[in-house]
Amino acid sequence: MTMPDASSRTEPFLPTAVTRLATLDWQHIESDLDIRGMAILPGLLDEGECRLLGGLYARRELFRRHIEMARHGFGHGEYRYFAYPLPRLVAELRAALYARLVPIANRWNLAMRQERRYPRQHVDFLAECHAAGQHRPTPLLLRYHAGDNNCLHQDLYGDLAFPLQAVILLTEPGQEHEGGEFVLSEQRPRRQSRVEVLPLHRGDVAIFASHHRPVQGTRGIYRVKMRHGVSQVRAGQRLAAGLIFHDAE
Ligand SMILES: O=C(O)CCC(=O)C(=O)O
Ligand SMILES: [Fe+2]
Repeated sequence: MTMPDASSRTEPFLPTAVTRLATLDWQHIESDLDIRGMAILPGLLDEGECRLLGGLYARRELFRRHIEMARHGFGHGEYRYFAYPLPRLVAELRAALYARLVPIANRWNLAMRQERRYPRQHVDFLAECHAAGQHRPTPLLLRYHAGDNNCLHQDLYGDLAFPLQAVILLTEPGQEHEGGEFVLSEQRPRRQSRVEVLPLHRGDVAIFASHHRPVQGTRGIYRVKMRHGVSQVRAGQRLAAGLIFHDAE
């Protein structure tokens, strides 16, 4: 008997999450990203897909690295970076989301007077990352228990960075965990920081600015610095999957 590998176990659920992307109102998502630097895709994954993806955490062979956040001063909790080849659900969602977001990323870079333009297909962007010495996969699963939190941060792993990233909440607030809200902070030049708490449910995907984003001011476009994190989990276990589009050095 042969054991099913990660890809065959995730495959039955694959068409649903990726196909659902095509049914979303991308004009609305784009305007949320432009105005607020974030957008929520409600219920992109169903409960079974969330359990399946969260269940991969126990399979050490799927990961290249395990991080205890407290050891690095990142907060409390743990996460694991997937190894290549990624489970198929993760790989296909990463590529499909990238293809939707790339026009926004290129428009943002133009507005911020950043020279870099991103290719249409994720595979070509990964080739650019790899040629620049950023070879290691960055998609990850995060696990938090009561008392854990994730300090405000950015996920930059080299010179090449995509300006948007995604996180999928895999457990239901109020049922599987209490607290543990996903937060975004926005640091405007010479102003105080603004924060936003994202009211996510299990299966929701949040897309957010990973580094800087352009903001229309009265005297033109300026650049704000974004950070994200997770407030303290008060009870239960919170699981999330992060989809970062650039690879790491
Ligand atoms: O656990 C979360 O919701 C945040 C995860 C995170 O920092 C990331 O995906 O980059
Ligand atoms: Fe992060």
